[in-house]
Amino acid sequence: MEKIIDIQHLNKSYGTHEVLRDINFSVTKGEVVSIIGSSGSGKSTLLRCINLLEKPSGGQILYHGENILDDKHDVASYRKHLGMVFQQFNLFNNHNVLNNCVVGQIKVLKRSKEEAEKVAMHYLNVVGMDKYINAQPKQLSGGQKQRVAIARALSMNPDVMLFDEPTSALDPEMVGEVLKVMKELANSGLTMIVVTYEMEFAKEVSDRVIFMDKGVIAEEGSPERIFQNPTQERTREFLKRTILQPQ
Ligand SMILES: Nc1ncnc2c1ncn2[C@@H]1O[C@H](COP(=O)(O)OP(=O)(O)OP(=O)(O)O)[C@@H](O)[C@H]1O
Repeated sequence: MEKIIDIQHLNKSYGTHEVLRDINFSVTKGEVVSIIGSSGSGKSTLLRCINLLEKPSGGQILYHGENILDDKHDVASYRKHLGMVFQQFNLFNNHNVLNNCVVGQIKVLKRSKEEAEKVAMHYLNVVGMDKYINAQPKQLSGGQKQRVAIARALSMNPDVMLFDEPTSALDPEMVGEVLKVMKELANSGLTMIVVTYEMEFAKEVSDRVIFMDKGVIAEEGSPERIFQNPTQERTREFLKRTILQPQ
């Protein structure tokens, strides 16, 4: 299987604080990888390094075999292939739902307004928000905002979707509607990297689970193995804590 993203020996430090150390993993087409681990273990920093919101301090990120950290590599063209969904939605508050999903397509992908609207409508339908195209973000619930944010990212037809704790800022009753959409996307064959505290989601939906601890990948494997038979004591402790006391 072709690796879409292949991370090799990635490091990230802030001053003398080493936040990521020798991270190695890859993602193949259609794979869903969940990244779990305690607060401060480096999960968000890893996602932010993958889409270059943070500059890695060392190592390589190969995208279809090419190191995008090479000086000669065009960062903007690489980032076009990645969709990102944040904890805090980050919708444009001065645009209605439809425009939120259209502006990036016109600006970055140079699509016509007509084409962009067609694509946006398709994905708003996928996330069940097509009836709200004229609504302003402030009129929406958190779950609805997050579904629009997912449609906006999908409208750019990314190769890989990165989700950074997409349900952590939601009221509990809205978590399910967002996870349902993410589950459908996973089943449709979308390639996804998901940082999450939703252990049920990680267990049921992922093809692979990565457990991070203090800036390193402590353990990696199928959800069955990680959840039923973790080999590391720190994985066991984390799962015990998280499953008994969701964070
Ligand atoms: N911009 C920054 N400057 C300095 N230190 C940072 C910065 N961003 C993150 N860190 C530090 O890096 C470490 C990892 O943070 P990160 O947010 O990646 O962890 P996380 O596993 O995603 O945590 P959480 O689950 O709470 O979101 C933490 O110690 C944090 O304080």
